[in-house]
Amino acid sequence: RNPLPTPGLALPIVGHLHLFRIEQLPAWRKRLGDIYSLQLGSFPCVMLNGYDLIFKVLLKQHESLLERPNNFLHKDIFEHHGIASLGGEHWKEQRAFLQSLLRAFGVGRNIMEERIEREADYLLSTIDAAQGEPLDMSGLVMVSVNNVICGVIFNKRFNQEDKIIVYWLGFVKRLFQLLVSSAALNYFPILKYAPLDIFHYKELKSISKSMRETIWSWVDRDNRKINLTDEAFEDIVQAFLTEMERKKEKGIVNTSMNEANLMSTLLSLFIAGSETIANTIVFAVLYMVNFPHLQDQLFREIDDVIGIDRPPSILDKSKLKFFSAFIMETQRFARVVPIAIDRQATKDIHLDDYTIPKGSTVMVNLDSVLRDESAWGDPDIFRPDRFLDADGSVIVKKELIPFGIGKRNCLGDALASMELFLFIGALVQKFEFLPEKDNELPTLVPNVGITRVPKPFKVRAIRRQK
Ligand code: HEM
Repeated sequence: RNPLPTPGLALPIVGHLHLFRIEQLPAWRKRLGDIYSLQLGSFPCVMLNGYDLIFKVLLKQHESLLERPNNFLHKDIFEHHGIASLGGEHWKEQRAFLQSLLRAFGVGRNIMEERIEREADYLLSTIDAAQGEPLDMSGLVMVSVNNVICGVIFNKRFNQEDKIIVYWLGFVKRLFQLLVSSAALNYFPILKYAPLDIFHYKELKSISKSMRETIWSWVDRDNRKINLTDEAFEDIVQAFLTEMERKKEKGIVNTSMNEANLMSTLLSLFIAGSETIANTIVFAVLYMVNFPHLQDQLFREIDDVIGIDRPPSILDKSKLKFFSAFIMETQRFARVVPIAIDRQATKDIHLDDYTIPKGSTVMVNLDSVLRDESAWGDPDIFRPDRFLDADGSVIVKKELIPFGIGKRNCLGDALASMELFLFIGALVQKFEFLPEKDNELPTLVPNVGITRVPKPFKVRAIRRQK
């Protein structure tokens, strides 16, 4: 087999870190092909691009890619615990438990849908209160999606002006900023000892500690009554604590169902499941403002199928074809998570021409699929109708992988899809979104970090009349 190509000379200590930029990755793929290796500080990494290769590696070599690298995020923020950081059998246990629980929340009496609809309704009233004056929606949307995740986890919600939620979202925002600006901590663990905390190690640790303390106060362990015979649950904490007690009762010790994993799992759900959704909803508004003919078409379809008197329900989805295509295109075009969460190869992985060496950090470039010319033809044009056939039916394209692919893909994909459908549907139905000033459109170019975030912009939300 051949040695993996590299993007250039690896410098002592930093390796290729001085060359590494997200914007640089399409050019590297063109020059080096779908797979290449990189030395990022002390971490040997392999980057995977393109649907075929990503599919082949993640699906066929899943068992060799269950672990996370021992970097700052997993070691210091998640403390090697919880759904996003565990590997092996303990990850499988957490994943199966959470997956079946989330599924149960969405069947029968769909408590997930009820919660999202309630939150969407609150969101509409706060937007309405601005009476068409220019408004930056990102903060309001963030509170709403945070409430959905709080509901799923603790069966709790907060008002927009609640001090605790303002304080909490301040932590989340700062954490995301620092995870980008201090990304070097992932590759050079020694930097945590840098003088004057210039890499913000202590600040990050202190934010993570405060987030853990806040989460623990919301868990409210002492006031939770556990009944081992309960089978139906309204929130994750209750189900998790009950399962912990059951395992204890049965004397099972080799289990991930313990407090350390509960805490880190909840932290991961907040980190993975709020910013991502909020950014996608705000991108949808940005695209509606930029492409008013599409916004009209969305409203006309919703008006025809549902009218404006009752909110959209998940049962309407199959009839709202253009709207479904719009959401797909929003996720493709926005590419909110450019690179999936890094894995670590626990064995040599042999491919036709190359080997991914055991111990490498494997990086999965989702951007390379969502923007692949060979899959989409014109990937840089926002065009929802690429997901519709000549009869107007929705086309499912295998390359639409905003949630990753394989058994360790996004845990919250179904919840996320429901949130996007219900929140964006409610917004389209009730308001027409206009730019802050006529003829001055907000930029489509986002800020790029761990996630893509729309640059701040304001809209006028004009209530649609009956
Ligand atoms: C539009 C919204 C979202 C997007 C684009 C998104 C995207 C992703 C991606 C790309 C991954 C990495 C997959 C991989 O490595 O192959 C991921 C992982 C994950 N996501 Fe999401 N996500 C979203 C919403 C959510 C929500 C709402 C939740 C919470 C329920 C969530 C929870 C998670 C968790 C826990 C993981 C780690 C899974 C594991 O390690 O097994 N995500 N997500």
